[in-house]
Amino acid sequence: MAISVRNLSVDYNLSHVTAHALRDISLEIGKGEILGLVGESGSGKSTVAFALMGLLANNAKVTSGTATIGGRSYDLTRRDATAPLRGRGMAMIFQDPMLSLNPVFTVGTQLCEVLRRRLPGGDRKAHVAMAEEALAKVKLSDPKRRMGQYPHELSGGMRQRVVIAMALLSEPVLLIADEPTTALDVTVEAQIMREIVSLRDRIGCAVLLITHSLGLVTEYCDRISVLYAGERLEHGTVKQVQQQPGHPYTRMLFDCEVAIDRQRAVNVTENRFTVIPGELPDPFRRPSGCIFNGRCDVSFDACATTVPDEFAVGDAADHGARCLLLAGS
Ligand SMILES: Nc1ncnc2c1ncn2[C@@H]1O[C@H](COP(=O)(O)OP(=O)(O)OP(=O)(O)O)[C@@H](O)[C@H]1O
Repeated sequence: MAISVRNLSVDYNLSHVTAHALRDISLEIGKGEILGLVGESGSGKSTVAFALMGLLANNAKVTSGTATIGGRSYDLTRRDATAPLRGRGMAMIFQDPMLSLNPVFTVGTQLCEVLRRRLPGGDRKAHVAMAEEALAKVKLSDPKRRMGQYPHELSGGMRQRVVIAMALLSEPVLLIADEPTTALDVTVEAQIMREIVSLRDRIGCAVLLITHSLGLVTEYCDRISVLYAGERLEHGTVKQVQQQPGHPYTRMLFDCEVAIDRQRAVNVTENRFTVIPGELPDPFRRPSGCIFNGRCDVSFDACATTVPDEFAVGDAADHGARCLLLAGS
């Protein structure tokens, strides 16, 4: 595995209470694989990304967790454990490209800075040529002119391409893309996703794609991990999880996606989208038993009292879900 994360737990401390945002999350991503991390808003997806990058808010505390990245182990409870990897071993694409770009420097300066850090002592002219080539690879028109432009002179899709070019030049072992297309329209979304896939193909990095969209996951990802209220409820290959969801939550998420697609197909414009009834549990107090118990359509008495272990789904060793219905199956 290029990347593995073990038992990641994160709390956010507020004045009198503690929100448990992640509990014992584990993830694995093979070299050249794209893992889709899905879950409702507030399930903890971005917290996973920020914990890995060492970019958590000041009121956050990693209470447990280790990551193995490119063969080295990092203790994530130490705040700056992965800092040496930022921009080299790890790169991140945010929903808002301006979080990665500096408004006061030209595109060219920012791309060359990535190369200066990765290849210190390199020749400036060679760096400029490599930066232009990277812009061409991510299909930004007129790379020479773009090099002299400032981020505000580019559209949202073009800025995201510049960020992907920066990631390409930093040759990361792990690329984290947190909702990279949410702010873009559907045509640009497909183009940006293709550039991320092509970056993966070029440098063979592992990709963690954080998204609300199961459509993106089924189209572009190899594996999927399903988060709910800070717990991983299911993981497997996209095919395994789509064909045989082991957790009722995953099944209900896929049912919603199908219903939404159907409504789009018949042009339903008003907000009648199918959603899973109920809400995420209170992050300050974990309910007893299965975390999904309150919203599950097939729960039974034991679900209210027993926290399920992870069980294998079917015969596949790499497909697991935390549901009591799988116990003894
Ligand atoms: N700085 C913070 N202080 C307190 N609570 C926080 C903080 N940041 C996040 N949280 C809480 O942690 C939980 C997980 O948030 P996170 O942003 O990781 O979820 P998410 O799945 O990425 O959501 P979204 O899809 O909306 O971005 C939520 O309950 C959120 O309110």
